[in-house]
Amino acid sequence: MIEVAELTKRYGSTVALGGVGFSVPPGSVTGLLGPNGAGKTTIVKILLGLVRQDTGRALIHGERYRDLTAPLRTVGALLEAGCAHRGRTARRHLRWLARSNRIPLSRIDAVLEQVGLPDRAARARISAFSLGMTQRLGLAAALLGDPDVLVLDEPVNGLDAEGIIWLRSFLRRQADQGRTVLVSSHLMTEVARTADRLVVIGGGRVLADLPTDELIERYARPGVRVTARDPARLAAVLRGAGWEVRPLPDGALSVTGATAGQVGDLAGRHRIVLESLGGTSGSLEDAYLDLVARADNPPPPASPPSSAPATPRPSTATLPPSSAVTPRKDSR
Ligand SMILES: Nc1ncnc2c1ncn2[C@@H]1O[C@H](COP(=O)(O)OP(=O)(O)OP(=O)(O)O)[C@@H](O)[C@H]1O
Repeated sequence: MIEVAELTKRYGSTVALGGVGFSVPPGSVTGLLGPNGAGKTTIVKILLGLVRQDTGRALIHGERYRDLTAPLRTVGALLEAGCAHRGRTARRHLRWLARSNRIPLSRIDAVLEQVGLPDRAARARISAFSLGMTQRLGLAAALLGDPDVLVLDEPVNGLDAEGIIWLRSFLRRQADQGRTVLVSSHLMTEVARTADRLVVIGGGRVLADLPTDELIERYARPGVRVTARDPARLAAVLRGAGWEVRPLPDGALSVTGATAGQVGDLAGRHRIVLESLGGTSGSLEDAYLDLVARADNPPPPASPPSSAPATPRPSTATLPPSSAVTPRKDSR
């Protein structure tokens, strides 16, 4: 069991954590999700006693990491890849870890097998390892003490497609065996494939803490994906009509809560040429982007972020009287 409560941390004038709290129960995978700089690594490092918080608690089985009598047997941690001495072989690295933590050497073969590192690779120097193999070695080291808590910071980084699929079933297995698993990531779609629960953080605050399915249902809203010859003008017209518009990386616009007919009608009246237009069901990525966008425009303190559905931005613009488009009042 992991418990984090009222955690704050400043680095100079940067507020890395502004009062974060969540818990991770045994037998489940919890995804700690947030964009770069959201505070994920800071939380993980505080949990592992590598960084000291300003205020608040970060406990593993009710204790601070530094008070655990057998840390490696209690918590397996993966921080950034490449923590091991690059001149050693994987096997020597694991032997050194086992010896210094009084873990039976027989565990080495067990963990190498668990993470799928073949004996040939285990006898090679770590400097020759790909990033994916280094990640597997990091996981082997985390499992060495057979801990019942796993804290993994961005374990997907550096893994190829096969490695990612392997990691998903690996994490699932760990949770099914009763372990408490916390996995940080900035990749919503990836972590949501495995995690039972998602804690989304942004700007050092918890934006949502919900079972994965519930988070999608609550925050992913259907809308329209549209491309136009003049997307900037279309975006301005749609926003003027009260819709929430977000430019997508491929140049398309995402219009939350609208129907394709409404967008087409409005574009036609403004003589804006559309290149494609279609409805979208609410996606996980939308839910994530919506939550993170809310971190930049925080709601008033009275509305708790984890329980309130996204509120549409009120429009100050008025529509021409002939318009058939109704500015969205609510998404549901
Ligand atoms: N040692 C440090 N000194 C100064 N600022 C720091 C330090 N470590 C983190 N920060 C700042 O604290 C904030 C949170 O950083 P953190 O690394 O925890 O975020 P993150 O969610 O893990 O992002 P990333 O995936 O990019 O590491 C960021 O603004 C970061 O620049």
